[in-house]
Amino acid sequence: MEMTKATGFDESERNAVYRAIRERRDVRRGFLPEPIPNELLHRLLEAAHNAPSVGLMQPWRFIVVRELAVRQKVHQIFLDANKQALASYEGEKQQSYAGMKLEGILEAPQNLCIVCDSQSSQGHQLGRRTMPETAIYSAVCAIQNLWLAARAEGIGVGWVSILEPTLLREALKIPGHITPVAYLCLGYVDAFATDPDLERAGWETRTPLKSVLSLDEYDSRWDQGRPAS
Ligand SMILES: Cc1cc2c(cc1C)N(C[C@H](O)[C@H](O)[C@H](O)COP(=O)(O)O)c1[nH]c(=O)[nH]c(=O)c1N2
Repeated sequence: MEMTKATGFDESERNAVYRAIRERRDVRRGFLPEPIPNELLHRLLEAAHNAPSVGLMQPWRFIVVRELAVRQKVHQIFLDANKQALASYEGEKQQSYAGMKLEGILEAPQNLCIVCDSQSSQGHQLGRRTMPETAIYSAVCAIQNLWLAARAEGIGVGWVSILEPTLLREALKIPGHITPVAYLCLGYVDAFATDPDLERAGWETRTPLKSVLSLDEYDSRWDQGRPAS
């Protein structure tokens, strides 16, 4: 019997997908004040909503935050958390941390909080009995979809996790059974950096693929916190 294989994308389409993956950046600076048009924001949210999810549960929920007063509240929550983070470092690392820009909450005209309804009955528990955390993982898949689509649209996205979740809940009136997963800053940017900000700041470097790849059984190189290169 003759086997047929599904066809992939043509070369330019493939290149575009890999390019979005390679050139996606976490953006914290250079946001332009012009708001994202509703249709474009809608396309990004559709991309997120197309993500895979455990049991087809689609547990992500999107809160678009445009109001300056709310962004100011969240920004204050960031400042307080960031002060504590700074205090946890010493010496050169502390100086380096102090010099980094780690959010664009006020500069980006729209923020987006992606939350997860882990208790939603959609999906009828398929895949979740053994790993309940897969609800959150599904929400993260939605975030990544949006991040890549945004890069293709020329929209910068920055993930801010330097926020006390309890305070973020209060600021956005998120009920107790809903988990805040990501707080994102979104906007047009003047340019995308070619390398991660943390690399350019000398904070951390990317490791090569081979250092995280084991083709056979478990490899002791993962016993340390950071893989050996
Ligand atoms: C879950 C999670 C949480 C955060 C991040 C990422 C992710 C995945 N990153 C961005 C992070 O620093 C960045 O992705 C890496 O440094 C790699 O850079 P590129 O994303 O490739 O530009 C991030 N960056 C930042 O400036 N402030 C932050 O609070 C966070 N938080």
